Amino acid sequence: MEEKAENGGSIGDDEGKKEKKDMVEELLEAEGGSFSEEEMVDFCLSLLVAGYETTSVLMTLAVKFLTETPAALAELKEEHANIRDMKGKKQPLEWSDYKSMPFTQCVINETLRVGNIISGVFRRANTDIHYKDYTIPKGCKIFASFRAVHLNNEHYENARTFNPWRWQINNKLQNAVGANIFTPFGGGPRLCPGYELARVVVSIFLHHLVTRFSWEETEEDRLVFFPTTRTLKGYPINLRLLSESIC
Ligand code: HEM
Repeated sequence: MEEKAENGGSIGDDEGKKEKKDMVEELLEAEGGSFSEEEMVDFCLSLLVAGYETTSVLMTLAVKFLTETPAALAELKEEHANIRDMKGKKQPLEWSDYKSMPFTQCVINETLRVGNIISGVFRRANTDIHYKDYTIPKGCKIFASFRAVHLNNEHYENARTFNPWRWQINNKLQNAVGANIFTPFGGGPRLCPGYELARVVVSIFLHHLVTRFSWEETEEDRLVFFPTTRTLKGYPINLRLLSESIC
């Protein structure tokens, strides 16, 4: 960071050659260069902590749930094989490809719903809140549990079962009285800024995984939720490159 600041933003820039800026360069220039070093470090760390573990757990859980649900894996493979067939073998994916992966989005939604990577968020009441027979006094902190809502059978039939097809039939995000019932990325002004990035990353990952590899789990593993959501052993698998993808 210091080196970049001394070099007026970037390291090793050839004169006249416009290189893509990285995050540190953007931060050095943002707000007229008024961010302190502490603010910039805090910003980078927040993004790393908030974005890294969450996305990698989402990937792991998607692979685990798909392995345990062969029909879903078969449908996902078909969706991605069709995309690959329409493109050249080595052509990279584009935004329009990402936007034509409806079943993949069902798989991601369902993984987020069952996995509850972030189990909920804390909020402080700014005013007395009256809800049913309860009053949450002003200043009181509450924990809004996403897991309690996502795994509630009143909102989702057989709520503990991984069923990506439910998102094809009923993709309502609110219940009859308008309350949000699907909030894996939180909501309101603090909504996760990385929600679309996480979906894109996992969609691209699943594309390459199912079109190029087969796999089997090497040992049984299970989900644990405390202190954070993860698989106990990191869900180890044996990967095999498919013969048709070797070229
Ligand atoms: C599966 C992936 C992810 C999940 C489930 C997730 C979930 C969440 C949740 C529940 C919140 C709290 C929202 C609230 O208070 O209402 C949050 C906040 C945040 N997330 Fe994510 N996130 C994910 C990926 C990412 C990524 C990829 C990034 C950035 C690279 C990111 C950056 C952040 C940041 C900076 C905040 C704090 C926002 C604020 O307080 O204003 N997240 N995330």
